[in-house]
Amino acid sequence: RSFLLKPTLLNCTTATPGRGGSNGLSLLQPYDFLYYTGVRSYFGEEWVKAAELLEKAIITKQSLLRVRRRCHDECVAAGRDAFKELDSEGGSLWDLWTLDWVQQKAECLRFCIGRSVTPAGQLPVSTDIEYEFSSRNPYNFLQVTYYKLDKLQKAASAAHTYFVANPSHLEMRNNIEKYRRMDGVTEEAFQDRELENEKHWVRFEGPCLRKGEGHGEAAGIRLTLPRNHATDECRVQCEVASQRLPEDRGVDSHDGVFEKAAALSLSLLSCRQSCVTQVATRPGRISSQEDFLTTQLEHLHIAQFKGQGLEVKLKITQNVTTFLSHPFSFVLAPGGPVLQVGVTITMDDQVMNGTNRVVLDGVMTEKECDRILHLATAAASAGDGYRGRRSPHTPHETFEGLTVLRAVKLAQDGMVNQSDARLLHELGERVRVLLHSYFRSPSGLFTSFTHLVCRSAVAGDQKGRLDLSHPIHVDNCLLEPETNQCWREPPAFIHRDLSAVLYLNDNFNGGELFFTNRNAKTITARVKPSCGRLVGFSSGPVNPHGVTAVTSGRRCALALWFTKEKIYRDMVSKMTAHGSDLLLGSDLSPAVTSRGREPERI
Ligand SMILES: O=C(O)CCC(=O)C(=O)O
Ligand SMILES: [Fe+2]
Repeated sequence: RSFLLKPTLLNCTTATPGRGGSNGLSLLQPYDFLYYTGVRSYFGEEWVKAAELLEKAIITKQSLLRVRRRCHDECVAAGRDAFKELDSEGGSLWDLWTLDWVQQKAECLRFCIGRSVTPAGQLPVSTDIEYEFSSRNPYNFLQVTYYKLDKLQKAASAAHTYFVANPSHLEMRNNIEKYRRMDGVTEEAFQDRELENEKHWVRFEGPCLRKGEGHGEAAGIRLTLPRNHATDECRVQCEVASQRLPEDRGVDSHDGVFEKAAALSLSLLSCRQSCVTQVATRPGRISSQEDFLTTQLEHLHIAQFKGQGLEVKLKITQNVTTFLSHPFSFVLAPGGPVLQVGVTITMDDQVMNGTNRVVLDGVMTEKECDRILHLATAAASAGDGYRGRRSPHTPHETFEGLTVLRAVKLAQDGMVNQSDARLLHELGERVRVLLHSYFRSPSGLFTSFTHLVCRSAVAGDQKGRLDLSHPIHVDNCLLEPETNQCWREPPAFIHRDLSAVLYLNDNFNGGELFFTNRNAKTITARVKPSCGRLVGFSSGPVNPHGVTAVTSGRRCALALWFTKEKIYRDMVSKMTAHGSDLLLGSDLSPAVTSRGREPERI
């Protein structure tokens, strides 16, 4: 039977040509690349170019979302006729016709998107870039850029837009106050440039009635259509955006087509589900959990009322379940064995007046600390500055961050030592094993994120500092000290279960880690960093913590977060867990063996 080979493009002839058609000049470029080059120009102090590229990156990202939406709508019907062929009796044909439908739809989307977006622009962007945009960091760069160009109105507007999503950013708050006092800056500047994308919040404030539809009794009940629209939009993006292939998601390579299809559809489902919480979270704010649930239940009620059937009911139940499926309880039983020679327990729950806290010493040798410190320096100087920015928390410190993945990439490019990049990863494993054993964590423990972070005091300007290097926070929820609540929702990293910080040096002033009570006021324990000292603690609301100001020198530490949920483990763990060791080079790789593996620690 040849139906699988049927040319599928024919199904797309109803689709209208995309903006720009096939004219290569106006195809959308990859917005991550535009952003990256914009940031390079920024650090090269080429302000005109930086402004142009950063603005273009923002517009391109928005256009890409629009193209995807349009193509989704145009291709909704593609391949539908394959369904007519489904033979419910002879089940064996079902798979093939479904495949035909999937294939036709995919072809339609590919064709449609290809008319407006360059091939590179269609590739998925990294989570780093996603994070940059979701935290509105492009506006952070634009603010400075426009200031340098003396375009104060635009600078103020960028500052305001950034601040909406980063309300605790002290530096931006100060800037905005300065802009307000400047000549040539009018009130119009202080409008959120991303408002269009957050409309569901604005419209949410007022009641929204749907008239002449369904039962008259439904009128008067607050229907949250805008928010549903936003969720729908988010889900469409999940479907049309390039999903990572199942292999990338850690499915064993010997899995067959059905396992791969299942993994892909799971990844799609989890993306779609994440839309519920994403849409329910104001940019940089704490949304109302109760309000969210009420709304969902209200919907269930209305849907039932209108007899829309089981499907809607299931969908809503699914949403509510997702929302509640991150319970705080990650039951730990501290006091388990610490099996690494040379490692000692320095502080436990009792000494630290808290729950699920530990300080271990001797986790790294002096030499290892030096190597990682060197790696941080090399990465910062090899870096394009992309990561180097003022501390997100205080104007009195600068902040450099390096992820394992980026360290590996830099090593592959010969910018840093490959064995040092590998050590970074190995340290993560060492910490994971130690803490898994000490906390007797009942489930598996997976590395979710590893971040080498250095905070440096800005020269001068340190007298009488009252601010913190890292404000008091909880790692996996948004702390609201006034109410003693901790909201387990984005932008907090809700899947983090266990936190760890491995310190590398002590030649700086300040920079002490401290824990507080749940009220985020009373300090209950302090930890002074030093090489090889590891602090581990559960990431939830029993452990609010912060870092005191670093008033001189540079404080470097390896921050690690672990999760009990396998699907949230990081890319590097996924790659290495399957023996492919793609990122860190396999043991057979000459590049690694020629230099030799590090000797085992004794
Ligand atoms: O560096 C430290 O001591 C703590 C950092 C921290 O709490 C964090 O990054 O979440
Ligand atoms: Fe933290």
